[in-house]
Amino acid sequence: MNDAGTSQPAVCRLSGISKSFGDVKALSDVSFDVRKGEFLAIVGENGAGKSTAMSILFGLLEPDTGHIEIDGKPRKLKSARDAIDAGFGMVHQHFKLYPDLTVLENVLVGDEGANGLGLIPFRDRRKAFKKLVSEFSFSLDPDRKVSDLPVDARQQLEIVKMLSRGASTVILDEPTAVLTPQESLALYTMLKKLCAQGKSVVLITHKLGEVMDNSERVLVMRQGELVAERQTADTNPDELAELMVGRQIEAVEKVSGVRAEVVASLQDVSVAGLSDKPALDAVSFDLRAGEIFGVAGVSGNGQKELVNAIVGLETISGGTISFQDRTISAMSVAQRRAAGIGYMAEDRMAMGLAARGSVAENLISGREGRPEFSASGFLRARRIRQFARELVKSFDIRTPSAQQQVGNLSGGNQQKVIVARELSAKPRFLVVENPCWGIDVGAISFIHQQILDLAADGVAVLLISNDLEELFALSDRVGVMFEGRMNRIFDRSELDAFAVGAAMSGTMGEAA
Ligand SMILES: Nc1ncnc2c1ncn2[C@@H]1O[C@H](COP(=O)(O)OP(=O)(O)OP(=O)(O)O)[C@@H](O)[C@H]1O
Repeated sequence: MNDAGTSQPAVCRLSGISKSFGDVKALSDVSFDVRKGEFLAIVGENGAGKSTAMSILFGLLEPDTGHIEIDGKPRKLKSARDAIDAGFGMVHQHFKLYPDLTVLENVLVGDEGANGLGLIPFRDRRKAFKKLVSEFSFSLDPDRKVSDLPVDARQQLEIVKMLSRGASTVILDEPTAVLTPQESLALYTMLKKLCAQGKSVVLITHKLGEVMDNSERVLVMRQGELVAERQTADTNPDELAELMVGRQIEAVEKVSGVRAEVVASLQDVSVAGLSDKPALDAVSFDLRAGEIFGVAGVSGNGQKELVNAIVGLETISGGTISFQDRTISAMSVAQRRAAGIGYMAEDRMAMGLAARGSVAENLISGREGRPEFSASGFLRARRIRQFARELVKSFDIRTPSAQQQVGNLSGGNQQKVIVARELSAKPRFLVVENPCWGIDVGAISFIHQQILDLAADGVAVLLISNDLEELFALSDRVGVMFEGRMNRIFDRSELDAFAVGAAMSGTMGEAA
């Protein structure tokens, strides 16, 4: 636990900040400060206003009322450039890097004209870069192309980029979503080093264990308001969860009910890669009715290709995929969906949702031609509205109405729309990618229970997740992907975070 900073002066203070989007009050009279050298965590249920508050602090949104003081002086932050000049840096959930540029070039973007003549002093910048990298024991080659970097190195690069612009307050939004346990530990060690140097860290996360292990103060937001402040040492995950969602959260209980019937089977399935090496390399496993088969792996090790091959978005270069004793390798996506394969996509904006469509439209999408939703070529508007209202209620989707554009919902609530749609379609085989990405603790336990109930009904579930806790809570077996291969398959009784983490990084792997 890092205890520095609690009695330190404020580096910035937000006072009476309110922000509305139309009828939605995203922030109501929110006031808090960030102190020098502290590790501050901000938690809250989905739609609580965390991202809105951070966007205001980072100059991306202007508040309707209230003001910001930096080092004791009022300051208007009208753009990210203003915020960077004021000493803020932000690592977003989705990295903002240029994949075709090198590591050093990415650091220098935005640095143009540094000497007033439009010229960048490359040699000085390279030297400064190397100094920062060695200070934090990062392994970043300045001349490597970003597209060739593994995900933890990309995150290190985002951090170096911020620090090289002089950031003294570092904001991170769900930074460990894509990291292995070992990489998360390394990240937090580094962040605590920043605090020890007098910089401030502001962390938004739904992972309460990480809040407990690393922060020294926690702010809890609910429905646009700041509802509690705790010293981390004086609280616990149960109290935080209850403060966030207003009720106690029960952990789900897994009861294995794997049946004999094989629902889906992959035999030596391969997908060609960009180089000579296949992106998916001869992967084989069976999935039985009632089984939840978890897939772990650092992003980019073949999980995407595995999912795409099963749901029909990618042509396989070898092997066979069968579903209920039929070979489906040549079927279209629509044929596979109609046959009973459900898919909960990770990339909600690109694959999972039509951002400009309403909540109701998104909830029935893919099923709009079914008799319950259309008759004689016309949509049955009242039925659709009723169906949408029921799902909004049962999945606790926080939206002013089912007619709201999905793109305006908070990230977690968008995810709930996908979950509601796919679970209500009653598939025989469900492929799920990171179902709880960005979802609050209350909704996580609800979604986990839904997945367990689906399996108890005999549905086979393939669960691809970056969250080991989630995989361990739900899976009957966990397969680890590394460089396109299923590196090792763990039975539920063998699951251990460090052993799985090691298999994810290619060490200790055994052939399945
Ligand atoms: N551009 C927008 N238009 C309309 N409503 C918005 C917009 N941006 C945010 N909101 C609404 O403001 C509220 C706060 O959203 P915000 O994204 O700040 O929540 P959050 O705490 O970050 O949630 P999550 O944990 O789900 O990311 C939500 O009700 C959201 O739907």
